[in-house]
Amino acid sequence: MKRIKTAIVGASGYTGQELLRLLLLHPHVELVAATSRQEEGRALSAVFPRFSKVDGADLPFMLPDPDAIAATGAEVAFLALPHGVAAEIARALLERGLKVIDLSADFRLRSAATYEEFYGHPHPAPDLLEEAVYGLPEVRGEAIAAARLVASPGCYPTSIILPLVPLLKADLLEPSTIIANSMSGVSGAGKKADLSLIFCECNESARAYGVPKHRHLSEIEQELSIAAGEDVTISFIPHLIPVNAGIVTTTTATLKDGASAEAIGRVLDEVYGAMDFVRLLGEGSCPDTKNVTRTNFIDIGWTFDPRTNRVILMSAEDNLGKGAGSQAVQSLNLIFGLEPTAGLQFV
Ligand SMILES: NC(=O)C1=CN([C@@H]2O[C@H](COP(=O)(O)OP(=O)(O)OC[C@H]3O[C@@H](n4cnc5c(N)ncnc54)[C@H](OP(=O)(O)O)[C@@H]3O)[C@@H](O)[C@H]2O)C=CC1
Ligand SMILES: CC(=O)N[C@@H](CCC(=O)OP(=O)(O)O)C(=O)O
Repeated sequence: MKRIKTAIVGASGYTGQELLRLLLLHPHVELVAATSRQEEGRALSAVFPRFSKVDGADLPFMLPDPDAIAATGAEVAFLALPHGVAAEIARALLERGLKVIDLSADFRLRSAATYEEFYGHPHPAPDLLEEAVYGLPEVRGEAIAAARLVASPGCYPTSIILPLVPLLKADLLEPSTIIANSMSGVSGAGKKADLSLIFCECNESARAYGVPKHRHLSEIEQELSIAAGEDVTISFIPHLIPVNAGIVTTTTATLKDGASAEAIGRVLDEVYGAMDFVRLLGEGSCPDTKNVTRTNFIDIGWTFDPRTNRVILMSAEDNLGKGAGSQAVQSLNLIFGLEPTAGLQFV
């Protein structure tokens, strides 16, 4: 089978490095371009010795120049760039005939005004928002398969939206009562120098941050509103915990009048039971990040508290995996009609 010529733009960062790990080993991919301004000219394996003796890892990093990327013959590019930067490169690559799977937040929102409200600057490419597809394969598989531009979801939103969507669609929860508490490993913040993220500031400690209006609320509320068929506003409280990678989220919501708690497990099972990367742990089971790090799985557990009439949903994923890199590879598999698990079967 012909291999798909693929580029990673921003391949030296944390999600870029995870994409390198996945795509160097993907059976249907030929990695033809990997960009980094700081590492230009150095082989992937020299910068990341983890990849020594892996086929293709002698590829040198190149500059993120759209003409040079297109000249490699790349058919598709993953963008692992800061938001704001990604939109401009996405446009240039689309104009050169590539498909784009963007890991940044630039194309996740339908409304340019909401982007400006949450990201603090005008949207850099509002004309492209309409065609971009929010890249949650379990929810939008068909649209992703037909897309030219995929907006891969944020790490926290993946862990919050996936457990809730089937239950909101089935009208089991009171949307206005949703509260999501998440804990994330430090790699979620990317590979930038930031005093608050250095070892002595994070290790042996944990803290909430980004309250009450973390920027991920914008895409979470957008997607939950679509599922519920009404405007949904929730509380979201992210926490930083001293691990490299992994997110665990606990979401609570009141069961709607007349809905049965028994339906929670049944609906989740109907929607996700046959899906490759959602593992339903069963009622009362609490997912653990150690079972999902470095995988594309999201593990989901749930329970119901009759004293409060609240449903408790628990999920665990790797922020760099299902929350970023491997979820984006799921979209690649859909776009190119590959088997859904190609290049993603590892635990
Ligand atoms: N970390 C995570 O868990 C998740 C991150 N994301 C999103 O994915 C994107 C990448 O995140 P992450 O890997 O953490 O970020 P990093 O900061 O770790 O890496 C950023 C990458 O982009 C390159 N880059 C930075 N600035 C520019 C620029 N102006 N022009 C061209 N290239 C640039 C960097 O290389 P160089 O400077 O050498 O060019 C580097 O390769 C972000 O939008 C992030 O929000 C999404 C889900 C989860
Ligand atoms: C721990 C940590 O700092 N996490 C990041 C979220 C990472 C992410 O998914 O960001 P994008 O939406 O930009 O893709 C944060 O809270 O800003």
